[in-house]
Amino acid sequence: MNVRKHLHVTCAIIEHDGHVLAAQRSAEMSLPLKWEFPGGKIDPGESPEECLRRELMEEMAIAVNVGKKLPASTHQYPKFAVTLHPFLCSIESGEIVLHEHAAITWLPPEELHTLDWAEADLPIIEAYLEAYGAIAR
Ligand SMILES: Nc1nc2c([nH]c(=O)n2[C@@H]2O[C@H](COP(=O)(O)OP(=O)(O)OP(=O)(O)O)[C@@H](O)[C@H]2O)c(=O)[nH]1
Repeated sequence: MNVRKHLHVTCAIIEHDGHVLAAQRSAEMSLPLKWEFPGGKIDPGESPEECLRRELMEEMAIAVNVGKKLPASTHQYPKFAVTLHPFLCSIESGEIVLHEHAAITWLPPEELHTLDWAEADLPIIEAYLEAYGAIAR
């Protein structure tokens, strides 16, 4: 039996003015200083959309509109597996205040690959660029 940890995590691809938000994990978090899409673990009884809205409020003090779902992606890290559930999002209200992340940056889609991403995010970036990269600009 595989008793290793398997997390289900939502993540927000937040678009604004042709740019996409990337967030850098802090030195104290797991996968320190890697870049990711903000979000987090889905709580029991919570929908992925509810999870995203809760996490974005907790992590960045913004309310987001949760839009289209992209295909989920599963990745096995050495110590745990994660299934990422990505959604296109936009900011509904609020100014970003970082409560957990070390930094954020807004990048045009074609420059997303220049960051040092958490490995689980790479297929998501690829799928996003394929589906939306051209029209996001
Ligand atoms: N939010 C988010 N998490 C991601 C992404 N990619 C990725 O591998 N993850 C992993 O999925 C998990 C997300 O859970 P979380 O955001 O609630 O993690 P956390 O800060 O509580 O982590 P920790 O308690 O393990 O340090 C982390 O282990 C994180 O490394 C991503 O794009 N966004």
